[in-house]
Amino acid sequence: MTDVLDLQDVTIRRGTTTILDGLSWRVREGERWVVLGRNGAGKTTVLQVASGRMHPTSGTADLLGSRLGRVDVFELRPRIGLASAALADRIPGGELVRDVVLTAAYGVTGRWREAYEQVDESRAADLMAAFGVAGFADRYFGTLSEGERKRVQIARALMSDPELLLLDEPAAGLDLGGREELVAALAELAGDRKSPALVLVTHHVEEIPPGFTHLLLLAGGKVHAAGPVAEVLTGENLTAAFGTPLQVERVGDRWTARAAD
Ligand SMILES: Nc1ncnc2c1ncn2[C@@H]1O[C@H](COP(=O)(O)OP(=O)(O)OP(=O)(O)O)[C@@H](O)[C@H]1O
Repeated sequence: MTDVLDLQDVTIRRGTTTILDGLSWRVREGERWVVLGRNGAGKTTVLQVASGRMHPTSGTADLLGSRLGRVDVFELRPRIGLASAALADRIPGGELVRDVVLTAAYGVTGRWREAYEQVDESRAADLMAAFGVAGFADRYFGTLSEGERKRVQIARALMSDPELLLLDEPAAGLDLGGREELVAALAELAGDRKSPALVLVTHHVEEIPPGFTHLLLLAGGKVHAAGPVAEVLTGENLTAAFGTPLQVERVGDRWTARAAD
Protein backbone atom coordinates (compact mmCIF):
# COMPACT_ATOMS: atom_id res chain seq x y z
CA MET A 1 0.00 0.00 0.00
CA THR A 2 1.28 3.47 -0.87
CA ASP A 3 1.24 6.51 1.36
CA VAL A 4 -1.51 8.99 0.67
CA LEU A 5 -0.23 11.26 3.38
CA ASP A 6 3.13 11.27 5.12
CA LEU A 7 3.81 13.96 7.72
CA GLN A 8 7.23 13.76 9.32
CA ASP A 9 8.16 15.83 12.37
CA VAL A 10 5.76 18.61 11.35
CA THR A 11 5.89 21.72 13.52
CA ILE A 12 3.71 24.76 13.00
CA ARG A 13 4.42 27.98 14.87
CA ARG A 14 2.54 31.23 14.87
CA GLY A 15 4.42 33.88 16.79
CA THR A 16 5.35 32.32 20.11
CA THR A 17 2.62 29.65 19.87
CA THR A 18 3.51 26.13 18.79
CA ILE A 19 0.33 24.72 17.25
CA LEU A 20 1.75 21.41 15.97
CA ASP A 21 4.81 20.07 17.70
CA GLY A 22 6.92 17.47 15.87
CA LEU A 23 3.92 15.57 14.56
CA SER A 24 4.48 12.44 12.43
CA TRP A 25 1.56 10.59 10.85
CA ARG A 26 1.10 8.36 7.82
CA VAL A 27 -2.11 7.50 6.01
CA ARG A 28 -2.03 4.69 3.48
CA GLU A 29 -4.35 3.94 0.60
CA GLY A 30 -7.58 2.33 1.74
CA GLU A 31 -7.28 3.49 5.36
CA ARG A 32 -10.12 5.29 7.14
CA TRP A 33 -8.88 7.50 9.98
CA VAL A 34 -10.66 9.28 12.80
CA VAL A 35 -8.91 12.24 14.44
CA LEU A 36 -9.82 12.96 18.07
CA GLY A 37 -8.49 15.43 20.62
CA ARG A 38 -9.67 18.14 22.97
CA ASN A 39 -10.40 21.70 21.80
CA GLY A 40 -7.21 23.32 20.54
CA ALA A 41 -5.33 19.99 20.22
CA GLY A 42 -4.51 20.81 16.58
CA LYS A 43 -7.05 18.72 14.62
CA THR A 44 -8.11 21.41 12.15
CA THR A 45 -4.50 22.48 11.71
CA VAL A 46 -3.51 18.92 10.76
CA LEU A 47 -6.26 18.97 8.11
CA GLN A 48 -4.99 22.32 6.84
CA VAL A 49 -1.57 20.75 6.28
CA ALA A 50 -3.07 17.53 4.86
CA SER A 51 -5.08 19.53 2.32
CA GLY A 52 -2.10 21.62 1.23
CA ARG A 53 -3.52 24.82 2.69
CA MET A 54 -0.84 25.29 5.35
CA HIS A 55 2.90 24.67 5.14
CA PRO A 56 4.89 23.30 8.06
CA THR A 57 7.24 25.73 9.80
CA SER A 58 9.60 22.74 9.94
CA GLY A 59 9.35 19.08 9.04
CA THR A 60 8.00 17.60 5.82
CA ALA A 61 4.53 16.96 4.44
CA ASP A 62 4.15 14.58 1.50
CA LEU A 63 0.66 14.66 0.03
CA LEU A 64 -0.18 12.02 -2.59
CA GLY A 65 3.53 11.48 -3.09
CA SER A 66 4.40 15.17 -3.61
CA ARG A 67 6.27 17.26 -1.08
CA LEU A 68 4.50 20.40 0.07
CA GLY A 69 6.67 23.35 -0.91
CA ARG A 70 7.91 21.65 -4.08
CA VAL A 71 4.58 21.09 -5.79
CA ASP A 72 1.94 23.38 -7.27
CA VAL A 73 -0.77 23.16 -4.60
CA PHE A 74 -3.40 24.23 -7.11
CA GLU A 75 -2.77 21.02 -9.03
CA LEU A 76 -2.79 18.99 -5.83
CA ARG A 77 -5.94 20.40 -4.23
CA PRO A 78 -8.53 18.92 -6.64
CA ARG A 79 -7.08 15.50 -5.74
CA ILE A 80 -7.83 16.09 -2.05
CA GLY A 81 -11.46 16.62 -1.01
CA LEU A 82 -12.12 18.79 2.04
CA ALA A 83 -15.40 19.53 3.78
CA SER A 84 -15.30 21.98 6.68
CA ALA A 85 -17.44 24.66 8.25
CA ALA A 86 -15.03 27.34 6.98
CA LEU A 87 -15.42 26.14 3.37
CA ALA A 88 -19.21 25.81 3.76
CA ASP A 89 -19.42 29.46 4.77
CA ARG A 90 -18.03 30.38 1.36
CA ILE A 91 -20.82 28.60 -0.51
CA PRO A 92 -23.36 31.24 -1.55
CA GLY A 93 -26.81 30.58 -0.03
CA GLY A 94 -28.39 31.54 -3.35
CA GLU A 95 -26.67 28.73 -5.27
CA LEU A 96 -28.68 25.73 -6.40
CA VAL A 97 -27.76 22.49 -4.64
CA ARG A 98 -26.99 20.75 -7.96
CA ASP A 99 -24.54 23.56 -8.80
CA VAL A 100 -22.91 23.42 -5.36
CA VAL A 101 -22.00 19.81 -6.12
CA LEU A 102 -21.31 20.22 -9.84
CA THR A 103 -19.03 23.27 -9.60
CA ALA A 104 -16.59 21.28 -7.45
CA ALA A 105 -15.50 19.55 -10.67
CA TYR A 106 -14.08 22.94 -11.64
CA GLY A 107 -12.82 23.98 -8.21
CA VAL A 108 -15.15 26.98 -8.00
CA THR A 109 -18.38 28.02 -6.35
CA GLY A 110 -21.04 29.90 -8.27
CA ARG A 111 -22.13 28.60 -11.65
CA TRP A 112 -21.29 31.01 -14.40
CA ARG A 113 -20.27 30.02 -17.86
CA GLU A 114 -18.62 26.68 -17.38
CA ALA A 115 -19.73 24.14 -19.94
CA TYR A 116 -20.61 21.07 -17.92
CA GLU A 117 -20.00 17.68 -19.36
CA GLN A 118 -22.72 15.05 -19.24
CA VAL A 119 -20.36 12.82 -17.28
CA ASP A 120 -20.09 15.49 -14.57
CA GLU A 121 -23.86 15.98 -14.47
CA SER A 122 -24.41 12.27 -13.93
CA ARG A 123 -21.64 11.99 -11.32
CA ALA A 124 -23.20 14.89 -9.38
CA ALA A 125 -26.60 13.17 -9.59
CA ASP A 126 -25.13 9.88 -8.32
CA LEU A 127 -23.39 11.58 -5.40
CA MET A 128 -26.51 13.53 -4.43
CA ALA A 129 -28.46 10.26 -4.48
CA ALA A 130 -25.80 8.47 -2.40
CA PHE A 131 -25.99 11.17 0.28
CA GLY A 132 -29.80 11.45 0.19
CA VAL A 133 -29.95 14.99 -1.18
CA ALA A 134 -31.10 14.30 -4.75
CA GLY A 135 -34.54 15.64 -3.86
CA PHE A 136 -33.01 19.03 -3.03
CA ALA A 137 -31.14 19.45 -6.35
CA ASP A 138 -33.28 22.41 -7.40
CA ARG A 139 -33.41 24.08 -3.97
CA TYR A 140 -31.15 26.93 -2.94
CA PHE A 141 -28.30 25.81 -0.67
CA GLY A 142 -29.25 28.47 1.89
CA THR A 143 -32.72 26.93 2.35
CA LEU A 144 -31.39 23.54 3.48
CA SER A 145 -31.18 22.38 7.07
CA GLU A 146 -27.76 22.04 8.70
CA GLY A 147 -27.77 18.26 8.22
CA GLU A 148 -28.81 18.50 4.59
CA ARG A 149 -26.07 21.06 3.97
CA LYS A 150 -23.44 18.77 5.52
CA ARG A 151 -24.42 15.95 3.19
CA VAL A 152 -24.34 18.27 0.16
CA GLN A 153 -20.83 19.37 1.18
CA ILE A 154 -19.59 15.79 1.33
CA ALA A 155 -21.09 15.10 -2.10
CA ARG A 156 -19.30 18.24 -3.31
CA ALA A 157 -16.00 17.14 -1.76
CA LEU A 158 -16.27 13.80 -3.58
CA MET A 159 -17.15 15.36 -6.94
CA SER A 160 -13.55 15.66 -8.15
CA ASP A 161 -13.00 11.94 -7.40
CA PRO A 162 -10.29 12.75 -4.83
CA GLU A 163 -7.65 10.28 -3.65
CA LEU A 164 -8.00 11.60 -0.10
CA LEU A 165 -11.15 12.96 1.57
CA LEU A 166 -10.84 15.12 4.70
CA LEU A 167 -13.96 15.80 6.76
CA ASP A 168 -13.73 18.35 9.58
CA GLU A 169 -16.51 17.73 12.12
CA PRO A 170 -19.20 16.83 9.58
CA ALA A 171 -21.70 15.90 12.34
CA ALA A 172 -21.37 19.18 14.27
CA GLY A 173 -24.75 20.80 14.80
CA LEU A 174 -26.78 17.80 13.64
CA ASP A 175 -29.72 16.42 15.60
CA LEU A 176 -29.69 12.76 16.57
CA GLY A 177 -31.49 11.59 13.43
CA GLY A 178 -29.27 13.72 11.21
CA ARG A 179 -26.16 12.43 12.93
CA GLU A 180 -27.23 8.82 12.52
CA GLU A 181 -28.01 9.35 8.83
CA LEU A 182 -24.59 10.89 8.33
CA VAL A 183 -22.84 8.10 10.27
CA ALA A 184 -24.65 5.55 8.06
CA ALA A 185 -23.65 7.38 4.87
CA LEU A 186 -20.02 7.55 6.05
CA ALA A 187 -20.06 3.87 7.02
CA GLU A 188 -21.19 3.06 3.49
CA LEU A 189 -18.44 5.26 2.05
CA ALA A 190 -15.88 3.58 4.33
CA GLY A 191 -17.01 0.13 3.19
CA ASP A 192 -16.71 0.91 -0.51
CA ARG A 193 -13.32 -0.17 -1.83
CA LYS A 194 -13.51 2.48 -4.54
CA SER A 195 -13.67 5.24 -1.92
CA PRO A 196 -10.63 7.43 -1.33
CA ALA A 197 -8.62 7.29 1.88
CA LEU A 198 -10.76 9.01 4.53
CA VAL A 199 -9.90 11.26 7.46
CA LEU A 200 -12.71 12.32 9.80
CA VAL A 201 -12.24 14.88 12.58
CA THR A 202 -14.79 14.55 15.34
CA HIS A 203 -15.37 15.39 19.00
CA HIS A 204 -17.49 12.37 19.79
CA VAL A 205 -16.61 8.69 19.69
CA GLU A 206 -20.35 8.06 19.11
CA GLU A 207 -19.81 9.59 15.65
CA ILE A 208 -17.18 7.07 14.57
CA PRO A 209 -18.78 5.26 11.63
CA PRO A 210 -18.41 1.47 11.39
CA GLY A 211 -15.66 0.64 8.91
CA PHE A 212 -13.27 3.35 10.12
CA THR A 213 -10.01 1.54 10.70
CA HIS A 214 -7.57 3.88 12.46
CA LEU A 215 -7.50 6.57 15.11
CA LEU A 216 -5.16 9.53 15.57
CA LEU A 217 -5.39 10.90 19.10
CA LEU A 218 -3.89 14.38 19.43
CA ALA A 219 -2.94 16.26 22.57
CA GLY A 220 -1.19 19.63 22.68
CA GLY A 221 -0.23 19.54 19.00
CA LYS A 222 1.44 16.14 19.38
CA VAL A 223 0.43 12.59 18.56
CA HIS A 224 -0.70 11.02 21.82
CA ALA A 225 -1.45 7.70 20.14
CA ALA A 226 -2.10 6.45 16.61
CA GLY A 227 -3.10 3.07 15.21
CA PRO A 228 -6.03 0.69 14.76
CA VAL A 229 -9.21 2.08 16.40
CA ALA A 230 -9.68 -0.84 18.81
CA GLU A 231 -6.10 -0.48 20.09
CA VAL A 232 -6.02 3.28 20.49
CA LEU A 233 -9.57 3.99 21.66
CA THR A 234 -9.14 3.06 25.32
CA GLY A 235 -10.21 4.78 28.53
CA GLU A 236 -6.56 5.15 29.47
CA ASN A 237 -5.65 6.95 26.24
CA LEU A 238 -8.72 9.21 26.30
CA THR A 239 -8.13 10.06 29.96
CA ALA A 240 -4.56 11.11 29.23
CA ALA A 241 -5.34 12.99 26.00
CA PHE A 242 -8.40 14.85 27.36
CA GLY A 243 -6.99 15.39 30.86
CA THR A 244 -10.13 14.08 32.56
CA PRO A 245 -11.08 10.55 33.69
CA LEU A 246 -12.97 8.88 30.85
CA GLN A 247 -14.14 5.40 30.05
CA VAL A 248 -15.03 4.04 26.65
CA GLU A 249 -17.19 1.14 25.63
CA ARG A 250 -17.76 -0.70 22.38
CA VAL A 251 -21.43 -1.32 21.63
CA GLY A 252 -21.77 -3.55 18.56
CA ASP A 253 -19.89 -1.74 15.81
CA ARG A 254 -20.14 1.66 17.54
CA TRP A 255 -18.43 3.38 20.47
CA THR A 256 -19.53 5.41 23.44
CA ALA A 257 -17.55 7.37 26.04
CA ARG A 258 -18.38 9.06 29.35
CA ALA A 259 -16.78 10.14 32.62
CA ALA A 260 -15.10 7.23 34.41
CA ASP A 261 -16.93 5.79 37.43
N1 LIG B 1 -2.80 31.92 13.69
C1 LIG B 1 -2.74 31.44 14.94
N2 LIG B 1 -2.02 32.05 15.89
C2 LIG B 1 -1.93 31.56 17.15
N3 LIG B 1 -2.55 30.43 17.55
C3 LIG B 1 -3.29 29.79 16.64
C4 LIG B 1 -3.42 30.23 15.30
N4 LIG B 1 -4.22 29.36 14.63
C5 LIG B 1 -4.57 28.42 15.53
N5 LIG B 1 -4.01 28.67 16.73
C6 LIG B 1 -4.15 27.86 17.96
O1 LIG B 1 -3.71 26.55 17.68
C7 LIG B 1 -4.41 25.60 18.45
C8 LIG B 1 -4.93 24.48 17.57
O2 LIG B 1 -5.98 24.95 16.77
P1 LIG B 1 -6.90 23.95 15.92
O3 LIG B 1 -7.99 24.77 15.30
O4 LIG B 1 -6.05 23.15 15.02
O5 LIG B 1 -7.46 23.01 17.07
P2 LIG B 1 -8.64 21.94 17.04
O6 LIG B 1 -8.10 20.71 17.66
O7 LIG B 1 -9.20 21.83 15.66
O8 LIG B 1 -9.66 22.63 18.02
P3 LIG B 1 -11.28 22.57 18.12
O9 LIG B 1 -11.62 21.22 18.64
O10 LIG B 1 -11.58 23.65 19.12
O11 LIG B 1 -11.84 22.85 16.75
C9 LIG B 1 -5.50 26.38 19.17
O12 LIG B 1 -5.11 26.58 20.50
C10 LIG B 1 -5.58 27.68 18.41
O13 LIG B 1 -5.98 28.76 19.26
